[in-house]
Amino acid sequence: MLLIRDVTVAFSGVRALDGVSLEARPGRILGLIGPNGSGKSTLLNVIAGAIAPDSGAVTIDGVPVPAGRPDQVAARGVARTFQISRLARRLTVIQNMMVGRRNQPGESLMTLLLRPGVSRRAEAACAQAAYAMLQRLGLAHLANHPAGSLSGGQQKLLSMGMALMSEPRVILLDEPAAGVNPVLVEQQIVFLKAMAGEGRTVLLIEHNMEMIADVCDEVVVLDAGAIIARGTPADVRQDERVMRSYLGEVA
Ligand SMILES: Nc1ncnc2c1ncn2[C@@H]1O[C@H](COP(=O)(O)OP(=O)(O)OP(=O)(O)O)[C@@H](O)[C@H]1O
Repeated sequence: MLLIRDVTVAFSGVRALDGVSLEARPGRILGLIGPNGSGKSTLLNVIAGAIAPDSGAVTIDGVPVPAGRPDQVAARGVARTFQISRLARRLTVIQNMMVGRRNQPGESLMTLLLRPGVSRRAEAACAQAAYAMLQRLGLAHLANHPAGSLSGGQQKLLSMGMALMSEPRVILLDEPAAGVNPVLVEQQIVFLKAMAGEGRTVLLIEHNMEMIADVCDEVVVLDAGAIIARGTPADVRQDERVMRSYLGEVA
C-alpha cells in the first residue's frame, strides 16, 4: 500500500501542499482532482521522488521511499507519466518501449562483454514484451515509426506503455486524457482498468470528470494544497465544497 503522511511542500514561502495524507491500495484506481494550482502535480512529484517534501513521508508497504531520489523510487516499483509526454521523438515506438524497461541483464557492461548470448536473449525478450504491450495498446502497427510522428493521444498511450515496461507496482498518471480524442480516451480507460486488474496501484490526476467517474474507485479532492473531500466519484460530485471550489469552476 502507498501511504502519504502529512506531506508539506512550500515554494518560496507559498504552500503548494499543506499536510496532505492519503493512501492508495493495490488493484485500485485513486483519482486526484482539484483546480489548477491546487497541488496535484506537486504531490505526484513528491511520490515519484522528484521533489523532497519539507515535512511528511511517503511509504510503500511500510517502507519509506527515498525523498528527492526519483531513480531510487523508480527502482522501488513506482512509474509515472507526465502532462507532456517525454519521448525520444526520433527513436521508433518500439525503441522507446525498450528504453522503458529497467534492469536488463544486457545493461551491465560485464554481461555484454563476457556473456553476449545472455545480452542477446535479454534483448529479444525485451523486444517481445515491448511488442506485446504495443499490441495491448493498439499501437503495434506503429512499432517502427518514429515516436515523434504519433498523434498527441497516441504518444500518451505510448507513455503509459513505457511506464508499464518496468512492471511497476505503483503507476502515477498526470492528465493522460488532456487533449486526447474520445476514442483514444476510451482505450486509456480500458488500459487503466487492466492495470488495476493486474493488482497495480494506480494514481490518476485528471480534469476529465467522465474518465474519473468511470475508472476511479475513490477520489481525493485538493484545493489550495489541502484535501477538501474524498470518497467515491459520486460522493465527491455531490460535495458542496467540491462544487464550489472545483466543479463550479468548470460548470
Ligand atoms: N517549481 C515550482 N516553483 C514555484 N512554484 C511552484 C512550482 N511548482 C508548483 N508551484 C506552485 O505550487 C502550486 C501547486 O502547483 P501544482 O502544479 O502542483 O498544481 P496542479 O494542481 O498540478 O495544477 P494544474 O492542474 O494546473 O497542473 C501552484 O501555486 C504553483 O504555482
